[in-house]
Amino acid sequence: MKKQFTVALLYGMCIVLVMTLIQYTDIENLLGQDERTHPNVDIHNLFDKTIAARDHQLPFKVEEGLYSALNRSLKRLVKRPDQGEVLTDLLPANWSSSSVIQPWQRFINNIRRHVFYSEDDPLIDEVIHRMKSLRITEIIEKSRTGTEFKFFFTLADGTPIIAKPMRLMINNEPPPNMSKNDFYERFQSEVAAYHLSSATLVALIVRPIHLSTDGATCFTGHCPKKCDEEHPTCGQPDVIPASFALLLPKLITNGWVPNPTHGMTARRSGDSNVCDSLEKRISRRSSATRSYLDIVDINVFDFIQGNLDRHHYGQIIQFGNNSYPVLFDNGRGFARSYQDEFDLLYPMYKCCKIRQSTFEKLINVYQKEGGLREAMRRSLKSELVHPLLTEDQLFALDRRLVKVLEAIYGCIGTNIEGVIINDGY
Ligand SMILES: Nc1ncnc2c1ncn2[C@@H]1O[C@H](COP(=O)(O)OP(=O)(O)OP(=O)(O)O)[C@@H](O)[C@H]1O
Ligand SMILES: [Mn+2]
Repeated sequence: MKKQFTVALLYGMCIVLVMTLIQYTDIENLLGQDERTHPNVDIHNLFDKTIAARDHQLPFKVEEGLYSALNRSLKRLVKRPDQGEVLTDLLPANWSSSSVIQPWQRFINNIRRHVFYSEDDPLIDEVIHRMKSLRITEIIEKSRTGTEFKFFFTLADGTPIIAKPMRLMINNEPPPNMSKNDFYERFQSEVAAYHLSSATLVALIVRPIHLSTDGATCFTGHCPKKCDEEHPTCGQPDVIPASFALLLPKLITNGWVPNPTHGMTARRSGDSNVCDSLEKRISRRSSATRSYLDIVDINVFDFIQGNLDRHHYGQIIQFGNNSYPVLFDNGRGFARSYQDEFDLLYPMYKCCKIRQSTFEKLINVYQKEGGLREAMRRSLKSELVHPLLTEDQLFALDRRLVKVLEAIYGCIGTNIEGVIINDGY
């Protein structure tokens, strides 16, 4: 189902909602300070234990085959599109009231058709620095959008934030028989997915922070699932880490990703025309020629983070569907470190196509000293909550990366050009 929404409108609606944050919490206390101070808690106690896992490496022959495929495909010259235009009306009118343009507004104004943001842009650091340090001037419980607890925060410079609080211990993973619909949202997954995207693909700006509950231990709220008194959100003992995501302007939400666990493709498994029908289905949804490879990108990203919950992906509404996917809601990733959701790779291994730039990124991170695991560990150091991922989760990243690369190797054979596609993106 394809539906449209306006974040601006949502935002407006939520301001009207009474802040019903709850019986036993004095969140008002957070509003009074000039700068947020971060309580000095030892978040190590969020872990019960870690289990050692083994290293993962491709067989030599596979490595060699992949490197040579990459070198050969890099020789093919395809003109990359330029960054694409910026749009003056990306910032909704009610988001641009003040005369001083704040960094978060500049960030949104700089979004281009083909480049969401550049990782080396100092503006990113500035927006994130402010997310970590500025006073929160408004807190609204954001009910009935999505299923679980989340808040709208406004920071002193007007930065609009979606925050998800920690619900479970970081090493509390869903058991094998639990449906993904019953998983709790994982604030650390939102944050880790952002870091993973810097190592591989694209996601949103997300940061963890601490919400002080000022002596109170729990709060409840209103949302379709797990916010009532039977499912309170509790501090450890009185501090609750949360993820912060910058609220984005209007997004198209594309309500279908070919994931067999969500239907559609599962029924067609084993069908030799599966690939054709998959491509047709995708192009019926979107006229953009890039969309098939975008979906493979999303699936690879979700496979590596172990996220079965990708039911929508966004696109900036003004750019239409000739633009990159924006992946909001990574809250149910980094779930079962002991399991790999191979179904997620279905479109990739059935149709044997992957974007060249993605393949290149995967190989690059595989070749790094310490692999993806250490790249993530280094990246996560900039966060306020440590550690955000268990050793098991970190090791699972390399194991899955190796599986993706093995699947690509299995596809290539002699058909490098048919598998590693350079569409310029
Ligand atoms: N950073 C963002 N900017 C703009 N809109 C967002 C952002 N994050 C989430 N949204 C919107 O808010 C909705 C709810 O957020 P999210 O999907 O994270 O909640 P959820 O509780 O995990 O929902 P679900 O149970 O459907 O997975 C999203 O479907 C999307 O429309
Ligand atoms: Mn979700």
